[in-house]
Amino acid sequence: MLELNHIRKSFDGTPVLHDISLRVEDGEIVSILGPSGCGKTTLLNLILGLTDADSGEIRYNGEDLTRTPMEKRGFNIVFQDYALFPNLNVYKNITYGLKNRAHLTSQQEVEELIDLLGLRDHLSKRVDQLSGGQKQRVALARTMVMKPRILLLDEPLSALDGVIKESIKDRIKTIAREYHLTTIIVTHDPEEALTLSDRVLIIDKGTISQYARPEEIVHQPKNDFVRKFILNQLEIKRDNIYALFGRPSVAAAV
Ligand SMILES: Nc1ncnc2c1ncn2[C@@H]1O[C@H](COP(=O)(O)OP(=O)(O)OP(=O)(O)O)[C@@H](O)[C@H]1O
Repeated sequence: MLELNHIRKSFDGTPVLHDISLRVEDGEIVSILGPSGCGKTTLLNLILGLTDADSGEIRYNGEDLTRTPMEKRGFNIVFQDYALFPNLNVYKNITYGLKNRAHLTSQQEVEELIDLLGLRDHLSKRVDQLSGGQKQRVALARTMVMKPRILLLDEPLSALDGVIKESIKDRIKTIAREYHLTTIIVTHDPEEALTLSDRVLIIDKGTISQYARPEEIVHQPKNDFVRKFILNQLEIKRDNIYALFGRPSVAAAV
């Protein structure tokens, strides 16, 4: 279990995160959701170890990691821009991290990941020959071969469109389930968060507005911010579709 206790963070004297406490169970998918500038990336970086908290505590399975450097935490992140190596082919990108740490993952496990992420036909391609969705899958595979104890994803779907987005969503869910891997995802899209996660952490100006299962957020929004920012956005999307195509008839909906 990952535990954050009373985390506070300021930049240049301006508080960005105020007293954040939460628990993430092993194998859970948790989305961090909120508007631009609310502190999502800062929170992700704190968990990763890229940024230090001003105060508070981060624990994983009881071990205090608050002052543990990033490389010793065993967490791993897929950045928004994928950060792949343009001069290496797909296979070399995936296995790059194993160069000096081959013991981490067997050849068979690498092959399983390649198949799980549907990359078998692309292994000899250069990164610039790939679509956005393919790049995202390579970035996921490359991170997974390092056997992270927690997988962190920064806006993994924001650069992808419709069908590809759904397929990457499914792959993320499959990976989390198959590997029983705790997965923490930053997003600003309520639909993404509600459909992808076991629990959603809604942040408003550096504080937790609600941390709950998607159904609870939809049926029992805790406050006006959740109602207005999160649920309103979904209603606007739905109403835009209805305005364009009309409401589905009751018969069609059944
Ligand atoms: N290194 C930094 N130095 C100074 N201020 C920072 C730094 N990193 C973030 N901030 C500020 O902290 C606040 C939260 O930033 P953060 O990137 O965590 O927000 P976010 O919710 O991820 O936003 P977005 O969705 O736009 O990426 C912002 O006001 C930002 O300007």
